[in-house]
Formats: sequence, C-alpha cells, structure tokens
Amino acid sequence: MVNSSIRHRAVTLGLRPSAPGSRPGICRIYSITSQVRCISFSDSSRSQAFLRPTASLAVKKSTRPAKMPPKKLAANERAKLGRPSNNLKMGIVGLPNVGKSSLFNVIAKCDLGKSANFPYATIEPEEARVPLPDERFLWLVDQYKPKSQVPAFLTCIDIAGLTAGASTGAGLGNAFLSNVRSVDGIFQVVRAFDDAEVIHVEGDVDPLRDMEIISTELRLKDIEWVEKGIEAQARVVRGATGLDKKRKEEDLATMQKALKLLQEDNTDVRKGDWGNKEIDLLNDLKLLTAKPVIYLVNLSEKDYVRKKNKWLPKIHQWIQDNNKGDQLIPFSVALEERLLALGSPDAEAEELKKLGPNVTGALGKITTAGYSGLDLIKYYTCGPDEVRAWTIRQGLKAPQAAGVIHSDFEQKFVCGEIMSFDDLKEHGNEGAVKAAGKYNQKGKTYEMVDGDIAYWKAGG
Ligand SMILES: Nc1ncnc2c1ncn2[C@@H]1O[C@H](COP(=O)(O)OP(=O)(O)OP(=O)(O)O)[C@@H](O)[C@H]1O
Ligand SMILES: [Mg+2]
Repeated sequence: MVNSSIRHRAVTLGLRPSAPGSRPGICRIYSITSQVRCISFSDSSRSQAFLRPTASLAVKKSTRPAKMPPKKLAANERAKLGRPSNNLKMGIVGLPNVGKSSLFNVIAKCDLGKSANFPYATIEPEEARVPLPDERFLWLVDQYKPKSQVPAFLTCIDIAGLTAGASTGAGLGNAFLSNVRSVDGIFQVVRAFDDAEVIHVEGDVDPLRDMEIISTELRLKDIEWVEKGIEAQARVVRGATGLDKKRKEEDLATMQKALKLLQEDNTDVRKGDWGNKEIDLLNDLKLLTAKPVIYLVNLSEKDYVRKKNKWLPKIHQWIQDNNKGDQLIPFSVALEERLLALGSPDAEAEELKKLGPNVTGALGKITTAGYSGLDLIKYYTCGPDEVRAWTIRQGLKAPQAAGVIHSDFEQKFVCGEIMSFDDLKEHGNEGAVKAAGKYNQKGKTYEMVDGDIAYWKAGG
C-alpha cells in the first residue's frame, strides 16, 4: 500500500512526488519545490553550464544551515573535525589585494565580490553557491531527460583581507577572523603575480612571507581562544565532582594538548593526532587552524600558461614543511577573467586551444577540491521529473542521507534501493542493473558511497 501519510504530509508541506507512478509500498523521492533552485540549460552550452551559473545563484550573506542531528559513533568509527553538516562553506582568505574577490567573482560568475585595486576593498563577506562540474550528473541528465536538473553546489564566501597583527585587532582583524571562524574550510589565496600597478600591503611580492603571516595570525587567534578556554575549564574542573570531574579534566587535557601543538610545535590543530572524544571537544571550540586549507596560488596569465613561476617550488616546499599534505592549486585570476569576458564556453575553449595544447581553466579544479576538502560527496536521485545531486558528508549512513531531502525520510526510514552510477553506466538502464543483481536494498547501517543513485522507502 502506498504510504498515504507521508504522501499527504509531503503535499501539505508543499512537496511533490518527483517520479510519477510510484510503486505500491514505495514512497518515491519528493522534491521540496519551494527550496529547490532549478536551472535549465540549452543543449549546446550544457556541458559547461555548471561552471556558469547566473548571478542570481549568488546570494548575499549566509542562508540557514541544514543542521544534522548529532550521531553516536560506533566503536570502530572515527570522529571528524568540523561541523557535522551537509551545508558546509569554503571561505576565501588571504592578505589584502591578492585577488580574493576577483576569484570569488569568476568562480561565482557574478560581480558581488568587491574587487578593486586597493587593499580592504572587501569588508562585508559575500556568499555564493557555485555549481560543481560533474560529468556523472551530465550523463544522468542525458539518460533521464528530466524536466528539471539540480547539480551539487559548493558554497563560497569572499572574506576581507587579513594583515599581520589581525589576531590582536589590526585592520579590523577581529571582525575578519570571526568571518573565518564561521566557514568550514579555507581557500587561501596567495599572490605570486608581479604587477607594479597592484599594491602589496607588505611592499613587495613574497608568497612565503604572506603564507607565514596568515598562518601566524590564525594560530595566534587559536592560542588566545584555547587559553581562554583553559582558564574557564579549570574553573569548571574545580567545581566538579566524581565522574563528571574526570570528564571535565579530560576536556581540559585536550585543550592543553591543542595549546602545546599550536604554541610549542608550531602546528595547526588539524595536523594533530586526535581521538574521538578530543575531536568532539575541538569541534565545540571551532578553532581556525582545525579547518582544511587549500592553497590557491594566483599567477600572471603568462606564468600560468607556461606552468612556471619562481615561487611555485618554494610554496610547495613551505607547505611540505609547515602543513604537509595540504593541496596547492595554481590559477590565474587574470586569465579566468579574460575567459569569462569572452561570454561563451565555445569561445573560451577556442581561446584555451590558442594558448597551448594542455591549457585549461582552473575553476572547476578549485571548486572540486573545495568540495572534497570539506569531505563532501554526492548521491543522486533520478526520475523523469528531476535529476538531482544531493550533497552529504562522507561517512553518512543511508537514513541521514535520505534526511537531507526531508526529515521524514530519515525519521520514517525503511530502506533505500541503491545502485551505483558506475553500474548504471555499464549496464545502460535500471532494468539491466537489476537483472545483473546490482540494484539492492540497503538498510539503516548502509554507508553512502559517492555516486550512489538512491530511491528511498519510508514508512508511516
Ligand atoms: N593574477 C593577477 N594578475 C594581475 N592582477 C591581478 C591578478 N589577480 C588579481 N589582480 C588584481 O588585483 C587587484 C586586487 O584584487 P581583489 O580586489 O580581487 O583583491 P582582494 O584580495 O579581494 O582584496 P581585498 O582584501 O582588499 O578585498 C585587482 O585590481 C585585480 O584585478
Ligand atoms: Mg576583496
């Protein structure tokens, strides 16, 4: 029997079934029409379309985050640093006048970012949802030919420039650092282009010094934050008794360990070795150096095209020495702006071809790196009405993944019918995947895999 209570609730909430002909006993995927931003693309521009949102996709200030309920970890599960949310944000951080707002504008295809040739052009943070390039999504759209299509997005925030002394309030540093605190990951823009016309607040171009400044300011702010935490926690410990006292002491010890890491070992908190309980405490502290960082090195167009710049090997070495494992992506704001101004993906491709055989833009790589740096993966829902990518954090179980669509799907979760994108592509259609025994029912303990295609069943 079709579950009428869910269907009814879905309708009263303004939801609609996305696939006609729901099978008995199956509550098909519902789209939350009031919340979905649908964008449709003409066939010719579609392959590039996900790199080209209209300005309307850029939204000022933050939207309400979709909070996920805290989950209990199984004994063998590892806790993760960061917010347990599917709505995570990358902040664009760096010294003033290094190209942050210009990057924001080309990445979001908008002009909300205050890009200008003077320091502190940006004061208020701006936010945009940037569609992710996604070959699998394009293939699914081709297969299902849906009425609407919604790709996955990465939320990016343009933040004001930080200067030496920011952690003690210089250059509105405290306000700007609180903007950094509110994001989940950091795109750190590093200037490696020479241009006498573009002022450098430190007087000359030196990416290593700049990286040192940003790193120092973030660590100093964390040290101040943790020291305050330790003071408060010590008072709490003094007032506590019994088992509660022991737990409070453990938290205090975690804070002391974080302080030592930052102060004595000159190491970011995210590089520490932490247990699950420690991570829970660190997540409450919302430390700046606990956030993942991707270094974006802004080159002149010439250096980007020839893949050569005197600073690049030194920047690479600095990352190895200071924050081993963090990703470095070279790009050129100058080139990306010029490509965008050409006005069409075809003209862009033509221009890139002229520049050399292996020259591509870097924006897709940047958004994709931000997405995976935040530990995000996608699953898809597909039907004749809509093909849609849903963003979840890696490690999420099926009920919570279903809950991203609507909380009822999580609360009344029965199971998911799941096939992988690769199987669908290999076998050509759902029927053939079923015949091959690769379209399976998954229960509450199933951990979602990037590229899963899901149909949820929910009970009454
Ligand atoms: N690769 C590049 N080559 C040449 N000029 C560039 C490059 N990248 C950025 N610029 C120029 O640098 C100037 C500063 O850029 P932008 O306003 O984006 O910096 P910002 O980091 O946002 O600064 P602020 O911190 O003041 O907000 C602009 O004039 C921009 O055109
Ligand atoms: Mg700016």
